Order: sequence, then C-alpha cells, then structure tokens
Amino acid sequence: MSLQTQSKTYLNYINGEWTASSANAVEASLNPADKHEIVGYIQNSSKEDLDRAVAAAKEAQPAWRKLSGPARGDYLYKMANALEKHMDEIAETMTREMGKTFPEAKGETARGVAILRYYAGEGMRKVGDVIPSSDSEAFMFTTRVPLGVVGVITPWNFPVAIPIWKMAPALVYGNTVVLKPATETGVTAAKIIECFHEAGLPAGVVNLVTGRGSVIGQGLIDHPGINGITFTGSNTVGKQVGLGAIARGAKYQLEMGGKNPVIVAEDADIELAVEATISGGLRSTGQKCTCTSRVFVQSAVYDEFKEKLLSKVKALKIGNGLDAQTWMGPCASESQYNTVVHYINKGIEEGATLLCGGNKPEGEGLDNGFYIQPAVFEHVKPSMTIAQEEIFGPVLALIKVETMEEALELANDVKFGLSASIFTRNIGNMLSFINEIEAGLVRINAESAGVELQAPFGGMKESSSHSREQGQAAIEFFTSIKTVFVKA
Ligand SMILES: NC(=O)C1=CN([C@@H]2O[C@H](COP(=O)(O)OP(=O)(O)OC[C@H]3O[C@@H](n4cnc5c(N)ncnc54)[C@H](O)[C@@H]3O)[C@@H](O)[C@H]2O)C=CC1
Ligand SMILES: O=C(O)CCC(=O)C(=O)O
Repeated sequence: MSLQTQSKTYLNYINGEWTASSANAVEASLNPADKHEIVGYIQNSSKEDLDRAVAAAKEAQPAWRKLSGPARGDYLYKMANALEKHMDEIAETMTREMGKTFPEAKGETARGVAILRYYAGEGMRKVGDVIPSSDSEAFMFTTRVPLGVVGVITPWNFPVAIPIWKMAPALVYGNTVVLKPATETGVTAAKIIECFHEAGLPAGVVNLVTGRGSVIGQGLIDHPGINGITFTGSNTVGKQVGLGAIARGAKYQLEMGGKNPVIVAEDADIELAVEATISGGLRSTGQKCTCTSRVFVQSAVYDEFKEKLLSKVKALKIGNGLDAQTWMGPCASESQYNTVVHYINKGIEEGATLLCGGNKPEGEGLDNGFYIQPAVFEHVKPSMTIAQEEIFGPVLALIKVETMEEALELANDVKFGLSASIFTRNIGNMLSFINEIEAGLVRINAESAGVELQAPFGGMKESSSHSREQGQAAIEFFTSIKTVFVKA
C-alpha cells in the first residue's frame, strides 16, 4: 500500500519544539471514507512525554500571565490569522480524518478563526467589579487570576472548534495549556498547533501530546502539575475526569452526551420542522452532542411529517465528504460504525419499526468506508434503549404524542439535558417549552444542533458538569476570583 509509506508522521509539540515520543511508537490515523488510506501517523506518547509537556507549560506560565490581557489577545489575533491562512488544508485534513463533509469542515475551521478573534477581544475586557464595603474607608473589589496549567482533553467530532473553544479562553486569561486530542483526529490537531507555532506563540504556552486516553488522558487527570482539566467526550470518561480531579483538588469542566428532543406541534410549519430535523439529526452523520435524536410529533400532523421526512431522508446523498455532491459522510471510525449498528439492531430487537435506512449503502467508492444509511424508526417506546441512550449516529426515533404536556414530559424523561427544539407558532407552547424543558440550549423553530460562539454553551442533568463554555461564560472556569479588601 503506497499511501502507508508516503504518510507523514506528526510529532508532539513540547516547549515550542516538534519532538518524537520517548516511547518511539506511533499510531495510524485512518480515513473513515476509505480505511486503507492512512492520513498520517501520530505519536503514541508515554507518561514521560506528558511530564515534559506539563513542565514546559508550568515554566512558561508566569511570563505568559504577566503579559497584559491585550498583549495575550494580540497573540490570539495572530493565531486566528494563521489558521485562516491554512483554512482549506485544515478542513481537508479534517474531512479525511473523521469524515464530515468538506463544507462542514470548512465552516468549523472558520468558526475556530472566529472563536480566536472573539477571545482576543476578551483580553481587553474587565476582569472584576468594585463592591461597596461596609467600611467607608476601605476599597473592596474582585479581580481574577488564571488557574495555571490547564489540561485540555478533546473528542474527534469537532476536531478544530472544540480544542479552540477551550484553548482560546484558557490562553487569553493567562493559563498555559497541554492539549490531548482524540487519536482519531490527531493530525488535524497537529495542524492547528502548526498554525499557533507559525503565529509565534512563546515556547511552552501551548503543548500537544497525542496518545491513548488511558495513558495521556488519565495522566492529565492525575498529574499534580495540572491545575484544571476541561473535557468533552463520553459520559463514562467524563465521570472519570471529574472523580480524578476531585480526588486531588483540581478544577474540572465536563461537556458530555445528549439525547436531544424535537417537538413538532400540530400548528408547526411542517416543512421547516422536517428540514431542521434532518439537518439537526443527520448532519455530521449524527455525531454531535447537540444532534436531534428523538422527534415527538402531535398526532394530527404525524403522518404528514413522517411522509415528508422519509422522502427527504431517502434522497440524501451519502459518500466521501470530499465529493461536492455528498450530503452525509461516513461514521468517523469503525468503532463508531459498530456502535451505530448495535443501536439499530437493538431498536429492532426491542420492537421499534425501522422505516428506512440502517443498512450499509452500496455503490462506487463506498465499500471501504464506514458508511451507513440514515435510519428512521417509529413505534418507539420512551423506555426503549434507542430512546434513552446517546447513539452518536444518523438515527431518528419518531414518537407520536397527543398533547404538548405529554410531549414535554417524555422529552424530559432521559438522563441528559443538553439541547431541545420545538416547532410551533403558538406563543403559549413556546413559553411552556422555555419554562419546562430540561435543557441548557432551548431552541424555538430552529434545529437542536449549532451553537453561537459568543453565547454560553452547556447542558443540564448528566450532559455537563453544570458549568458553561464559550462566550463570556468561559471566564468562570478558566480563572479564579480574588476578593480584595484594601485599607490604607
Ligand atoms: N459530547 C460529545 O461531544 C462527544 C460524545 N462522545 C460520545 O462518546 C462515545 C465514545 O466516543 P469516544 O471517542 O470513545 O469518547 P471518549 O470519551 O472515549 O473520548 C474523548 C476524549 O477522552 C480521551 N480519553 C479516553 N479515555 C480516557 C481516560 N481514561 N482518561 C482521560 N481521557 C480519556 C480520548 O482519548 C479522547 O481524547 C460516542 O459514541 C459518543 O456517544 C464522543 C465524542 C464527543
Ligand atoms: O452543535 C454544535 O455545533 C456543537 C456540538 C458540540 O459541541 C459537540 O458535539 O460536542
């Protein structure tokens, strides 16, 4: 296989230098659209590599912190410009590494640029308040200080946006960073860091260590030199991060799964609801924590909604994300494909009716990829596995309801609470939904996926650690407040 020998090997980035792992071991990152294509090799790093990265971040932190906020912001502007310059290359790498379509990958990279510019501006905003003291001779105020060294553990589904929405606020508020990206998207992560290097970021301020979750991820959780850990990924690993951080008094922040509902009321714009269900549920092959997975439809419009949905879902073009005709790419990895197939079989076993999809599509160029036809189920009971667990794939469960009260009760009947949508023209329905739905992101006549970078992002219940990322909310995690009382 000639591609194997031509594939580039990507190194760790420690203290401003590209270095191979001391373990002398690499891992291949595969193209899910063609499992025979190796996108690149990344370092399968050791604990020793991690120790060196943490030491470099620790050493760089005092000087970084002593820069003014606007000076740190200037670096972020330069990082944004470098990322923008390499936008097409990075987006193409993302598509080849995890399968999402090139326009989606490009949109995500542009979002990374915008996030860096947003947080660059944050370097000029206030970090405290003056509070009146009961002592009229005293001056009382708050200020904020960085945590120190922050460990960033990220998944493969948004390989540019998620690392950047964690690193950008960490940096602008004066922290230094050790990034451990998902192995599946280690090449994309290395390319982001190449941009930061090109932007002239001082040595040690950002470090990249690729490797196994059980070694490098767990190593970050346990490392005494890591003051805070920010994580996005599965609930199982997220809970381990939280427990490990608590055990040694480190700060932590978790963004995990979703089981996001859409409610379609009988007065809804059905065309809009269908389009948004498809876009929210199936784009990125259903691999977003904000993806629509349960669709509650009022009985009066159920048949109309179902027919329109099915005819559009069946027409979606599946293929390689680099092909301009493709609407939906493959699952990001073989293991993700197997998970989706497992859930589809579980749905059938438990008695739901598979209306379409769920099989491996046939056609030119599809044989070697982890492709799956988007699946739509009906007769889904709220207690079924496919109505309760996060699938992270292109699977929609239709559930017929009589009333809005029933829809709300069932929508809330899961352990997750990330995002939720309603389609209705009735202001009463909208207000009940805003008040009653248990979700951190509440969307009216808009799809469940998609977040704006300047607004708080996070979930209720088991979807997050009850913290919020992005926008100005990020300052809460990446800094500590000092309350200062001054008496002359
Ligand atoms: N909320 C979200 O955005 C995401 C949710 N998921 C969910 O998780 C499922 C499994 O996906 P995975 O990639 O396996 O997620 P994961 O939670 O295993 O991986 C996320 C990150 O955590 C790291 N990690 C793994 N084990 C670790 C450990 N013991 N200690 C510290 N870090 C560790 C991984 O290397 C990766 O960087 C998906 O099917 C989906 O349901 C996955 C990715 C993103
Ligand atoms: O919906 C989005 O754009 C963000 C989703 C997300 O954060 C995730 O899937 O981890």
